[in-house]
Amino acid sequence: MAVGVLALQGSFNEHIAALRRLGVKGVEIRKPEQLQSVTSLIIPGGESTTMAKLAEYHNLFPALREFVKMGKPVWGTCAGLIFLADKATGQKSGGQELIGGLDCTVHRNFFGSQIQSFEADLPVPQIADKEGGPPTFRAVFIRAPAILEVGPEVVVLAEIPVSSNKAVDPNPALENTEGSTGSGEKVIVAVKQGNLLATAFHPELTADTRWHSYFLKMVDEVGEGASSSICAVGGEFQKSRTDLPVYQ
Ligand SMILES: NC(=O)CC[C@H](N)C(=O)O
Repeated sequence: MAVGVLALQGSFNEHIAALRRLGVKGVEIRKPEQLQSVTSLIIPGGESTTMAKLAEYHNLFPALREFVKMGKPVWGTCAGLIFLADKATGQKSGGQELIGGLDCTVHRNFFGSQIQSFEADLPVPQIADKEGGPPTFRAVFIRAPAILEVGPEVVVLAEIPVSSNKAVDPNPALENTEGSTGSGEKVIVAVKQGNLLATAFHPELTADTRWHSYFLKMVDEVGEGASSSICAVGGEFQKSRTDLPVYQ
């Protein structure tokens, strides 16, 4: 079984390429009926208001909400995180529709405008435990949201320090490893709640595939894993490495 990638707008090609690097087929989803052919879904980053308008135009919201309600694994990255949140602040006037299901409140542009985009070495202890590799992940934040509040079922997978004026420490792993002084304030940037995974940053833009393989393990745990497609496209994946728009 392949992994669906919502392909209305944003970085869906990059997610499909990242899945391919793991030997898994990503299927573009644009219409409600296409959701029936997949058992898991990635909602990419992009611009959530635009994505919501397109989802509305294609009448996707009821099918997406049903998909989440059925407990199928869904991973939202950046705008995808906003889509999955039960509540969003900092929306454009008139608001925007959300899928919901993830018991949290997000701020849509917590870190500021496009030019305040940044990269950071994010401590990811649970991911490193499960996937191996270094204890940090090079995370790309593009006009990124952050999670302000989470409900009791939500497991926090990554947090990032912010100063009082919200300037972000670009290298949080290097400073104050224990008992951080400074402002001491942190915001949540990656969470898991049951079969929902959400990251405020863009793992599809880096060569490190640990978040993708973490999600694929969630898919496998639910039952109909993506592992069968690993065999199906494994050969092709080796050949197409050069098409990756990744940051190293
Ligand atoms: N890189 C992103 O997906 C940015 C999301 C953006 N903040 C929004 O509101 O949609």
